[in-house]
Amino acid sequence: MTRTELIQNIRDKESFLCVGLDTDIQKIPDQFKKEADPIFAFNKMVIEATSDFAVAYKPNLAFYESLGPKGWESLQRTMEIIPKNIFTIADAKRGDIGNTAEMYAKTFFEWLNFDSVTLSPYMGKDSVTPFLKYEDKWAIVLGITSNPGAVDFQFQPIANSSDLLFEKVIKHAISWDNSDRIMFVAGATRGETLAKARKAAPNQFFLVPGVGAQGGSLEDVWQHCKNPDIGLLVNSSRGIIYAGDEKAVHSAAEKLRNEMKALM
Ligand SMILES: O=C(O)c1cc(=O)[nH]c(=O)n1[C@@H]1O[C@H](COP(=O)(O)O)[C@@H](O)[C@H]1O
Repeated sequence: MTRTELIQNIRDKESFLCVGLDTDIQKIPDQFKKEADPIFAFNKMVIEATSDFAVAYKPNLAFYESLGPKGWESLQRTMEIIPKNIFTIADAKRGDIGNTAEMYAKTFFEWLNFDSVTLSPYMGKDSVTPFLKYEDKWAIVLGITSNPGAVDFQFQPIANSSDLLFEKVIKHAISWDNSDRIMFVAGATRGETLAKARKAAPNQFFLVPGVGAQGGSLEDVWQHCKNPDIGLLVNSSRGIIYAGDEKAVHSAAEKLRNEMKALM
């Protein structure tokens, strides 16, 4: 999907909601467990209940890979029913040497046909650039993450610079060729620090997890991270998909979308 198409979808739906498909077999209602493919059946319900409000879906690969081949099949079937005008994110957090990165890019962009994949930048340029060769596909690089352990490395100071490591990573990554196809992860739990991430990458889209179950603030995200193109995909997974029955899932997505709409 192109940036123009993504922005248009956001404007049309008055939403920058990404629904996270972190589908845990232990947590889905019993009615789905009777189905031949419970994960797919649950995802189908979630997609039907939320597609009026979502501009992106983000299956987290851990929930599929942990089930072995059946999980991959559920993921592939899920990808087939996501409406074509909705942006898809393979939350895989990959990152490896160049020739291996090329294989990951093939997996997610050619075989599963995702629009984007999340990447850890720790191994540097050659671990990310294979993903940037694909027209209209996106690499979503971890910038400032939502989890407590983010402080271990991402908040380390850089010698002879006022930047913290995450700022350095973001600024460096946007110097690479085709960096217009990079987005960054910025965790909603990071409060005012989010402004530093936005300053480091004024034009890039941010994938923002951490609202809902992790307690991050949508208002903080909007205040510190919006840009003239909105520039945000705000994810909620557990807060939406485990809200209850189909009606409750619909309402949870609608509520978050309405909060977004009020800000836009
Ligand atoms: O890359 C991510 O999506 C991600 C980065 C991050 O910093 N924090 C974070 O929670 N995530 C993912 O976002 C989702 C958050 O899920 P909920 O907390 O249930 O809304 C999970 O799939 C996480 O793996």
